[in-house]
Amino acid sequence: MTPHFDVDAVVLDIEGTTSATGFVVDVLYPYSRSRFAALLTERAGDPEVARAVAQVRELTGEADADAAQVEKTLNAWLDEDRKATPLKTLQGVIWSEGFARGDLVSHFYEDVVPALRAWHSAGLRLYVYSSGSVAAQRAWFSSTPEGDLLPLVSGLYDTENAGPKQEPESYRRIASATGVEPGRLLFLSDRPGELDAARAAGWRTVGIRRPGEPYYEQGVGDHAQAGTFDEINVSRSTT
Ligand SMILES: CSCCC(=O)C(=O)COP(=O)(O)O
Ligand SMILES: [Mg+2]
Repeated sequence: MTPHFDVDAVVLDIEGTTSATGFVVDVLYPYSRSRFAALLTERAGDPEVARAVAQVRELTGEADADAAQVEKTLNAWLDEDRKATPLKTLQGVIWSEGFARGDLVSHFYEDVVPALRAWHSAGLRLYVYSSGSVAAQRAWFSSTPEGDLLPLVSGLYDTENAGPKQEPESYRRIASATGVEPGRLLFLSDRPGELDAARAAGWRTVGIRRPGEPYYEQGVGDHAQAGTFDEINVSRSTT
């Protein structure tokens, strides 16, 4: 069990925290990989696609990269699991359509949904901060094996609207957007660099360590830690 946290809101990382990295890598990544070419050629004029392609060209320095070159870059980033914002934007477009079509259903560890419901019922606000785009997060929480969980969530943050997950400034931005005092926000993540950044911004932190997840062996440094959400002792005082 963690120490007790008296906070107003819990902010959730997804991959490795609420949900299995294996599911993301084995199910979602191939789903996006096989659809990048069609997206880049048939929908190049969609504003979201065009903006992401421009970001890929800027990041790679290949100002004239055609659709095939951009696809190659996206696949290389997928191979190295690089959380590049334009990759996440394009994946979000593809995944949200896949969830809407019923091709995809999200994954949550079995301890997560009961805890989210209990925390929400206890008056805690729930937010998401993930490298997955806001569109992907919305689809992820809407299409779960336990139905639509989006009504539990008060706001969604990604690397586009908040910034990189290992920079304290991103957590300051989220605190300001939610209107919650930094010390009343509890961040749950599997990655020590993210936990360090949140703490540097004045947030409370719990590192989630699930056996089999990529960061399990590395540990979470001196952050409080939990193996499941049942072990997180959190509430919101009303006085
Ligand atoms: C629904 S988000 C899909 C997962 C993903 O692509 C991702 O990058 C998640 O990273 P996180 O910051 O949640 O560890
Ligand atoms: Mg994570």
